[in-house]
Amino acid sequence: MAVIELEGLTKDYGEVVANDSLEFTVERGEIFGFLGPNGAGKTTTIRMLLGFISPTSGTARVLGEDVREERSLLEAKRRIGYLSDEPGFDEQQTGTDVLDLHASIKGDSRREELLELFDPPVERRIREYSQGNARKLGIVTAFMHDPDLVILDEPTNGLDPLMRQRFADFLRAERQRGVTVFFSSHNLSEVRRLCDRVGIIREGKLVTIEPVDALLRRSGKVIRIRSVDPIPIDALDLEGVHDLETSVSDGHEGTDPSTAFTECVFTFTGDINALLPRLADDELIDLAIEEAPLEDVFMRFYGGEDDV
Ligand SMILES: Nc1ncnc2c1ncn2[C@@H]1O[C@H](COP(=O)(O)OP(=O)(O)OP(=O)(O)O)[C@@H](O)[C@H]1O
Repeated sequence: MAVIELEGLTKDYGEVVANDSLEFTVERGEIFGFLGPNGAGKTTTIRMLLGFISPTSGTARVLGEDVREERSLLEAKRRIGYLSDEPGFDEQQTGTDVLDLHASIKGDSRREELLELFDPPVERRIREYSQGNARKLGIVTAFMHDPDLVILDEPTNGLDPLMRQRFADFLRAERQRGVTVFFSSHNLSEVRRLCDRVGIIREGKLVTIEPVDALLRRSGKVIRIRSVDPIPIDALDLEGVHDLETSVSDGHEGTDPSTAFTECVFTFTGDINALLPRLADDELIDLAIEEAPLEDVFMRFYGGEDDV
C-alpha cells in the first residue's frame, strides 16, 4: 500500500492555482524529494497532506486516510512526524518545554537518542536559538515519537555541513527501518545524495517524477579532455555531444579552436564506448568524466517555457 497517494490534488487560490491536479504515490520505505523553486507549490502540498488546508478538488491519502476526513486523519497523524519550514516555536519557552509539549501529544520514546545525535541547546529559550538550532530541535520533535511517515519542509535550511551529513546518515538509517520520508528541498546536491525518487513541481504542476538515477542518466556526463597536440574537432562529431567548448593551449597558437583543440569540455549523453576509440591515437594529458550538475537538469525544467 502506498504511504502517500495524491489523486488530482488541487488548491486554487483564485489568483493562483498553487497545486494543479497533482497525481503521484510514495511507497513505504522510500525517501521522496519534492523539488521546486520558490512559490512552486511545495508547502501547499505539504499543508494539504497534513490537513491544515483543504483541497479545492481532488484529494490525497496519507497512511491510507483521506486528508479530507478530519477525524481519521487525526488518528493517522499520531504516526506522522512533521517539520515545518518555519517551526514557529513559542519564543518564551525553552527547548525542553517545546519537547515536553510535543511529547504530551504524540510521545517521545526516542527523545534521548535524538538529543544525543542532534544536540540542540534544550536549556535555552527559543528566542536565543539560531536558525540551525531551531532546525535541530525541529528534527527531534519530528522523529521523537518514532513515526512511520515523516514530512519535512526544507529540513536542512540553516544546518552546517557536519549536521547535514549527520542528518543524511540518520535518514538513510530510518529508511532501513522502513520509515517513509517525504521532503521538500531547493538543495539539489542533498536530493541527489538522499532521495530514491524526485518529483519536480513548477507553477503548481508536476513536471517530472522519476528515480534520481534516471534523472542523472538523462542529464549525461560532463567530459573534459586535455591533449598534448591538437585533436581535429571532427573526432567529436558524435551523437550525444552537446555544448562543446574548445580552446588551444600555449604553443599551438596557429591552430584555430573551431577546427581543432587541445582542451575541450562538453556534455555527453551518448555511448562512452563510441567516444573513446575516437581519441585512441591522441596523446592525452587528462580525461575527466563527471556527473552533470543536477542544477543543469533542473534548469532544463525551469529554463524557459519552451523547455518543458
Ligand atoms: N493562503 C494563500 N493565499 C493565496 N495564495 C497563496 C496562499 N498560500 C500560498 N499561495 C501562493 O501559492 C503559490 C505556492 O506557494 P507555496 O508556498 O506552496 O510554494 P513553495 O513551493 O512552498 O515555495 P517556497 O519554496 O518559497 O516555500 C505561491 O504563488 C503563493 O503565493
